[in-house]
Amino acid sequence: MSYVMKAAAKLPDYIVVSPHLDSLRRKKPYPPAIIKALASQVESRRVEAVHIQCAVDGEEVVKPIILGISSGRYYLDIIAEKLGLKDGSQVMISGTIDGFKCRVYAAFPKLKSSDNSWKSREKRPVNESQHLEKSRNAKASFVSGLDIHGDAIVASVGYPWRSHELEHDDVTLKSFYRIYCSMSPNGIYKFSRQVLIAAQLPFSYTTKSNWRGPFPREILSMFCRQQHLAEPIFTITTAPVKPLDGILRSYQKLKDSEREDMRRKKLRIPRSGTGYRCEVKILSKSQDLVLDCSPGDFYEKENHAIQNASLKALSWFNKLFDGLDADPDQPCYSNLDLDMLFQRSVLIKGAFPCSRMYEQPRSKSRTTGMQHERKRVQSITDGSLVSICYSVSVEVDADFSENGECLKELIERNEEIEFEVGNGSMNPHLESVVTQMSVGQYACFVTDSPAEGLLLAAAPDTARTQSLLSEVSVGLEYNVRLLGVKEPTEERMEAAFFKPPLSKQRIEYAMKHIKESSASTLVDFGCGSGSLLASLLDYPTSLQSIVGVDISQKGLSRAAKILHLKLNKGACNLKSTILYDGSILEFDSRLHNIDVGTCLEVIEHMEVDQACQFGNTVLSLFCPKLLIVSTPNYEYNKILHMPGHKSVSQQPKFRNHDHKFEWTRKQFNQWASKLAKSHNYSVELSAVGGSGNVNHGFASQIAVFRRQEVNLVGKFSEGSMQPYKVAWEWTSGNGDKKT
Ligand SMILES: C[S@@+](CC[C@H](N)C(=O)[O-])C[C@H]1O[C@@H](n2cnc3c(N)ncnc32)[C@H](O)[C@@H]1O
Ligand SMILES: [Mg+2]
Repeated sequence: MSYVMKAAAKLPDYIVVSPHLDSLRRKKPYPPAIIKALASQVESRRVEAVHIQCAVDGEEVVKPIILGISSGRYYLDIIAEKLGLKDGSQVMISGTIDGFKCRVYAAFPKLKSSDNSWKSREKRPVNESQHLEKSRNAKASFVSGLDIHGDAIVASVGYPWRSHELEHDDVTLKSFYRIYCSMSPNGIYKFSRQVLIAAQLPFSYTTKSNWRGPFPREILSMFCRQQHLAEPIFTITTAPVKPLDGILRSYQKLKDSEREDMRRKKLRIPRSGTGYRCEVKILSKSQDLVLDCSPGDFYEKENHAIQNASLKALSWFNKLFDGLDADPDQPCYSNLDLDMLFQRSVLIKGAFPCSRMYEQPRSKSRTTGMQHERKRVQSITDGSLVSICYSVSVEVDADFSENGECLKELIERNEEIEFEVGNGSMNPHLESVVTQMSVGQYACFVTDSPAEGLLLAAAPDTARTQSLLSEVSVGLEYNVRLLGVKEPTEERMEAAFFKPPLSKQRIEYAMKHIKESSASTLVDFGCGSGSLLASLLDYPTSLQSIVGVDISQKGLSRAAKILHLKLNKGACNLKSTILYDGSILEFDSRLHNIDVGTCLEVIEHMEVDQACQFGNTVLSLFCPKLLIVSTPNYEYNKILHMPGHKSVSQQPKFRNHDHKFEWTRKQFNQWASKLAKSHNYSVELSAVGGSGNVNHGFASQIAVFRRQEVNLVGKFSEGSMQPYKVAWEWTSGNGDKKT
């Protein structure tokens, strides 16, 4: 302002500076022709706008207001009159609210004419700044980004650039609240999903496939644009290849329960040392640092690191000025967790006028088919995807309504919507109720009178909803049905719980035995996508020929792809690699008398009798010198599914919906011992994954069979039984061929 005033003082022929130094005026009035031209264009109209009245010691009152625009009257004078100001020259006009056509109109803050008046608020006399604070219009300041004191009007009316035509649009109460609510990261997320009451910005990014709505990185960009900040800057660092051994070891020493606790908080092991880390910096347009967020966690994928860092930055901004959904019992992060640096000097916009959205569920909550208690017994695992059908209504209790009837108004409903459990993407009340339900169950519960803003933004009928909200005892009634649950995949669980991932631990275990055996031929029974075969190419071994067998076309083609890449890249001793399409329940004489057979996590995908059949076939017909078989240990599941080992239906939970069975250590032991005995093999039982606590053992159990007799060769003539089809083949010197 001081520069403007100085500049104005240099143009005495055009501009008059008032003696109080608080306004500027044109010296010569506008020519009548201009005034006439402008006035004659205006058609009389009633324009809807919103009046934000500043209440002393309280929240502002937001009311609809009509601006009677007509010829002969300058529209700003009409707004000035509504604001109780002398004329349009006293009205301060905000820029257009980002993404919407409207502006905020309010009085210029009254300033003293002393020299200090143009300087920052801190320098003003204390009593004056206190006075200003009292009359501060938090809602208007929030949406406009200006420091507004006293009443304000939000309207969409004015002359577009270089146009003589007055344009206007209605700003309803609902549209005002939609603007108001969409200005925080949480709001951006809610509006992008079109789910205002039931959804909220998650506090962690787990997998891409479970994420619903725009990705955190996109939301962060949207938010920065909305707040007139520069685009976020991401810096990726990769960790040293060596894992932080000490940390890993101490982690392994933790009790399973403690580890589960850690997992629940983060869904991954903190700072394990390999992978990607991402730092995000937010700068203002003038390059001042606003936020430096550098979470310490490492992620296996670069994208995960970026999305998680974005999410942390968003959560921080949310905490700063979104009171909408703040649930005092469920804090998302402490500043310590967030590892970030914040420059208070460049604080963006005013603090959000806090209003808590989610109140505690009322004690008289009604549930059908279930008891709602404070202590929750969660039966649905974190990381599951639940799909629900719900409705939310504002309800006035019959005892309190004027005519003794229960009054209700629908706010939001959804026939089917999916959420991930445990990452904060669902309204906490819905989540806590839904995760205690079983599929098909229905529940109804009531929470205390909620904050108005979000409800009015969501409600189809704003006027009626507002009138109900003004009643003495209003509650929010939720009706919800659980339509379905998708458990987290076995693969994800294995990666989340174990470092290195369980699948890798199994492969490493097999590799050790393969190397020790000095084998030259190997068959991987049920090779799937070829993870074991591909790992064999990473190290020099004595192997000459490796074979994979599977019935899954998808698995085989993935395996072919990865083997093709690796074989054509590096030197290895191998002479041939073949993938067969076939069932391992059938014998193929080409694979008779091999050195090593592996069968990792396959038998549980068959019926128990087939698993026994496979055992007999492999040891009596294929006759490998060494056979390694792994399968899940059922007893370990209680560690993996901490919240509810059994589902509500009391069906035992398996790690994967495709598993036909999962054995306890005793069952596996019996199967392996009996099998070994009847085919003259020795067997050694082993395991990987976890700490091996006596109560539940390790996550994966492994049996290593060794052939005792040697006299087998020549039992089957070539070509006698060859049911397998070659799916893909590679021979040294000739490259690969597909069939
Ligand atoms: C969980 S995957 C394990 C894949 C691989 N062994 C690994 O550890 O990554 C189980 C595999 O067994 C295969 N499978 C199941 N029954 C089979 C059968 N009768 N014959 C061959 N493969 C079978 C499936 O197609 C699937 O690829
Ligand atoms: Mg399996």
